[in-house]
Amino acid sequence: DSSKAVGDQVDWQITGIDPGAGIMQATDRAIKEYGLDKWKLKQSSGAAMTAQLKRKYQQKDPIIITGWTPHWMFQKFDLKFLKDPKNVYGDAEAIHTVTRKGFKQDNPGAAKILDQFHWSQDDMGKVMLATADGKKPEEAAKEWVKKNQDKVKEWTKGAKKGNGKEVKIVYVAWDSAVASTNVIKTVLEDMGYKVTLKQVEAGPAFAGLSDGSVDAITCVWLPVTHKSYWDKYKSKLVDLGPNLKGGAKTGLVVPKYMKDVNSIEDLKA
Ligand SMILES: C[SH](C)CC(=O)O
Repeated sequence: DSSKAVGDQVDWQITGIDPGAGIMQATDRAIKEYGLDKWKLKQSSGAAMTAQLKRKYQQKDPIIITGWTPHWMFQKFDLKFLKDPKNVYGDAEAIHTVTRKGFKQDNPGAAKILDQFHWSQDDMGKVMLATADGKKPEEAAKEWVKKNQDKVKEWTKGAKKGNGKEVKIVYVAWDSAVASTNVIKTVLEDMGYKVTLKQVEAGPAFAGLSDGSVDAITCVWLPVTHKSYWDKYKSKLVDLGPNLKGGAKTGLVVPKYMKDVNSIEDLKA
């Protein structure tokens, strides 16, 4: 019943993802800065949030999620970002590749490939969509790598073969991170490196890089989303720069059929 306040329609709940995600910290800030006192941010996971979105969307029911591009949900559902006049979520973000200090010295070949890794929203979207449609992430990655050897050759140009040298890559279960992590794993393995993946929450991912227990990550969102983690650990980290630039954005997202909700300010009770 769209005549009721949007808060009543969604039981004053924003459907979030894993508690350590930067988008969750940003949403806590938004709730404070926009005075959304009645609102609660529900913690879950990337997968649980998209499952809830699908359920609600199929019924054309209202839902407000913590959302971001690149993400396959924008291909599957007709969604819009709520305007953020206080710019709590920041402007365009970039997704960076980061390694632990010393990795370049220990493993120059793998570090060069990670440094040269860069791709577009469209590239990542193809891998994410294949995974969302049921393909295993490693299969979706292998298929993309096979079809895009021209790009992969740019990433591996001038890099030494691995000869079994190990690379430990950490990631968080965000669809965009799963895509980039599995693609770079495939490329490193094709170059003879032994790659182990470790899936953790955002906090432990940065902690693991800073204490040297893992080597690299391809899903650091800067300058806003992961600023708190970057500021805390940057003395032990090396930023290899963006692997995806342009179009990365976070915020509150709703289905376009919620016509009367267009700004975060519209959520105020
Ligand atoms: C892929 S999500 C925007 C990352 C995060 O919120 O920490």
